Amino acid sequence: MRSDLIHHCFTTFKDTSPLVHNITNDVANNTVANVLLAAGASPAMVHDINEAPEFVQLAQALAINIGTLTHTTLQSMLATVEVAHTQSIPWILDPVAVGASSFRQQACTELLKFKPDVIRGNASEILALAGMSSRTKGTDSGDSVDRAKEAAQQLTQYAKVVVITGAIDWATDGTHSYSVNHGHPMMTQVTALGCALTALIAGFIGANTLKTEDSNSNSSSLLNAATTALCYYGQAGELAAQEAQGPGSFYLHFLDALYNLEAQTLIDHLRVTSS
Ligand SMILES: Nc1ncnc2c1ncn2[C@@H]1O[C@H](COP(=O)(O)OP(=O)(O)O)[C@@H](O)[C@H]1O
Ligand SMILES: Cc1ncsc1CCOP(=O)(O)O
Ligand SMILES: [Mg+2]
Repeated sequence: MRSDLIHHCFTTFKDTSPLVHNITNDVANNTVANVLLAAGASPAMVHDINEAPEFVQLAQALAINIGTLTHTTLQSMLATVEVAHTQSIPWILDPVAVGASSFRQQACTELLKFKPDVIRGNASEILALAGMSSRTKGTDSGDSVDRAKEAAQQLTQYAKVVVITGAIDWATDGTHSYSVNHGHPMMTQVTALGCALTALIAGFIGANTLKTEDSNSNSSSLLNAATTALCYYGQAGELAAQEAQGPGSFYLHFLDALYNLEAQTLIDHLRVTSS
């Protein structure tokens, strides 16, 4: 991906400071909010069916995460994504541990009917969501990103862009794809950093996509925005790992790195390839 496009997506995100509506899980709520704030966005956690479908209309993007799904939250998610879909408010699905139970699988089948703009999951989640066998370890992945690429391609029938994260992240719109070689293994040792990345991608797509009828230009804007978020997040992980002594201090340094990372630093250190 061209570095000038990454620069543009990054500065547009910072200038917009998008409001991101999250219906996320009990483990992730605080971390997601802290990551969005450190990056320069505004988080809101609004879960109840009595207000979420109304609240989403104020937001630039919606992030849906099934990590601690309940019957009640699922009803709220479905009502809220219906509004987002109808009003072209970009939304992203994080299918946490979808391979672990039929409840999660059926919930995702219902959610996918409202056509997420982006799906972001680890390799096992992307495989399971596409109905392929996976070595899911609950919320963690037991599969390689490469093994999940065909599944991601298949899922582009439901979402305009599909992102697989892992050692080297991969984002595709079904036609164009990018590999992002950033990040650090320590990112798997702090819970909810995948969930927080999903919310950050929501912020990037909310800030960088126009409400347009042109679905081709829309999917390339979504792919560019999602890929820029991956580069930013991964580089922040690398910077934090240079300072950290373990997972606790990594988390603090990670928030600081997200807060301090500048556009020129991002551009100078890019490791993203077309693939
Ligand atoms: N082995 C690894 N090396 C470098 N970065 C990684 C590695 N595994 C995961 N990451 C990064 O950690 C973040 C969360 O991804 P992941 O662990 O796949 O999500 P989840 O927490 O949902 O399973 C992403 O930014 C990803 O690039
Ligand atoms: C541990 C756990 N259990 C249910 S949701 C959750 C958090 C998962 O976070 P992530 O997918 O970002 O690692
Ligand atoms: Mg996850």
